[in-house]
Amino acid sequence: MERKYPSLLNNSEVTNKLESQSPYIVVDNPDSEWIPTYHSLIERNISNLIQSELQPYVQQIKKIDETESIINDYKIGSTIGSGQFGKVYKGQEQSHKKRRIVALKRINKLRPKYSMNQLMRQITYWKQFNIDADNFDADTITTLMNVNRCRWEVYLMLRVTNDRGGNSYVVNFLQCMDSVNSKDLWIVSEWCNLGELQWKRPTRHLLEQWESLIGENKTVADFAFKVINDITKGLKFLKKIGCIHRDIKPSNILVDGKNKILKISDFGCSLLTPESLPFEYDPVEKIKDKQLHIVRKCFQKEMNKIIGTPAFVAPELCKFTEEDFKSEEKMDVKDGFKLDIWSFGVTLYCILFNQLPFSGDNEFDTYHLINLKELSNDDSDCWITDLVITKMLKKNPDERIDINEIHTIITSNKNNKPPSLNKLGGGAKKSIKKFWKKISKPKSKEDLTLKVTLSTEDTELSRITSRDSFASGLDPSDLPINITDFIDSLTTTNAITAQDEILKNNNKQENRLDPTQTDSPVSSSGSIQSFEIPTPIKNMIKIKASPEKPEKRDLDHGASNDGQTAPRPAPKMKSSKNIINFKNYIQNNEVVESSDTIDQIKDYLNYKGDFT
Ligand SMILES: Nc1ncnc2c1ncn2[C@@H]1O[C@H](COP(=O)(O)OP(=O)(O)OP(=O)(O)O)[C@@H](O)[C@H]1O
Repeated sequence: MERKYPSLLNNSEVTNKLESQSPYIVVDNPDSEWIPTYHSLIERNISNLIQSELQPYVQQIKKIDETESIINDYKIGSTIGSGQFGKVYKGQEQSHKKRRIVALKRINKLRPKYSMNQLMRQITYWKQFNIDADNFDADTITTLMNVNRCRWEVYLMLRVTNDRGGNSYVVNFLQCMDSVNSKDLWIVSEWCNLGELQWKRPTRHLLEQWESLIGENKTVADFAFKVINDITKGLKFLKKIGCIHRDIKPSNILVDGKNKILKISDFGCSLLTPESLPFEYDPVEKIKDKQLHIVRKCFQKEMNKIIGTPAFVAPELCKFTEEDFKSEEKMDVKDGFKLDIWSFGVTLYCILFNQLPFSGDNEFDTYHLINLKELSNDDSDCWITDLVITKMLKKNPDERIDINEIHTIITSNKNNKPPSLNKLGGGAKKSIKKFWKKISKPKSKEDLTLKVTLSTEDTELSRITSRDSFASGLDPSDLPINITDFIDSLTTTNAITAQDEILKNNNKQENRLDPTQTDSPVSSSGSIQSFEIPTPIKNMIKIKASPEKPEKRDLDHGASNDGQTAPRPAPKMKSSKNIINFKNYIQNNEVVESSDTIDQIKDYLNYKGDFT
């Protein structure tokens, strides 16, 4: 008998049983120990609403022709990228009058795998709602959990595409293809022909991708101006619709060379504010207040989690000092949109300075740097550099500039010109010159503060995902650690990276599909095992330091005076899994004046990981 899988529009009877029948939001269950989480509140209250909103955009998979590389109306072309959960292909819409090119993201419902402990906890959670999951096999539970996660991502893509007329500076969603007898689901979105935003410059010259957007004979500051202009518009829109992205970084910014704009993509970690969620509150004021209180509490807890990519995580998320633990309130992220401003600031810094501003040996070092390292702006009189360093990368989120203020600055008459043309332009050029001189000098002692090693792309590439918060009511400290994460960290040098593929594809004819370039489909053998690692270290391991693009590493420090790349072996990023004694680790680090003890770190992990 053909196997049935949950689908975006049909999560079997589980979703139906979970969703309450009350017209108003159900925030607690007096008969159980269950404490709602942000995602379980959504699952309990608006799962059916989300499914009905998605319905017009989900096409049943009717036609698959593997030899012709066809799915429904799309001819599948080359791979244009690969994410954590699947590959992204170029596709051509056959019935479209212009045979438009789209991006097709293929997601295997069986990925990621979960540990047995995770699966058992999910069953226990379901039992509270009289869902008899004892007979479910591991694959059934895994696919239910994974489809749930995908549904949220697709719903967010739909919201950012349609809400309040949509916006050109976010990647627009077109449709999904899915059915109960398919182990894969497909997300179709507009194609950004120049791929993800590149920022590493092996030579002093502007990258080809940048020149395709702003033309030749321009400066780095000119390109930074383009990025700040476009992404500010995207982030301003996201704020308007109540969407906090939580994973802004160069690889989540796609480049549309046809329309010459940059767009925000990847909403897998994103959240909607309580006000933007379509919950119905009880009209009785007292009950409504209680409901609102719990929704806000769940939202707050979710926002406090370290989600994103270590090198781009804002300081308010990774505090370690005793002071910080004194009050829970102090640890609360008050304004989630400021998290995105920080990550956007790090992204702009990468573009301006060709290096990550905060990059340590491992995540702990990186977090220490994010909290303690002060960036100096002495050398520059470029207003963008100033904006990034003194306003966007302000450690205190209350003092950090917000997106509307950035928008005002860049649209004001004075600054709405590329930096090389306005009166600060000369300064910008001078500062870039100084910058090149500076980075070609040997590393100063100061650079070694907090044992910072050469920055690597690893830190940027490793990402902390929120996927597991979708496992209803599950404790994120018990998240599955997929063995592939570790395989990644032992990475093979001959692995073809997504970046290489993108670069390769960028050179191909944009609208010519070549089915022979299609990669073999993601294996669905399900042979990958999860394994258990003792907590609390596990939480830190989860933020995996996987050098996905080893051969491109260290390019930022490979540029010499004459602008030639000086290849040298890239330093391997240490994994925090080897750090067993945090106290020793931190105390042996001469430069760090830290009173952190392992207990404090445990407290920290308990708090951030929602152990309570
Ligand atoms: N619409 C698109 N146009 C062009 N390239 C795309 C598009 N969507 C995705 N890609 C490419 O595929 C890569 C992976 O896609 P995506 O970010 O959606 O996957 P992901 O699983 O969310 O990745 P990760 O979580 O690892 O960041 C992108 O970094 C980009 O290079």
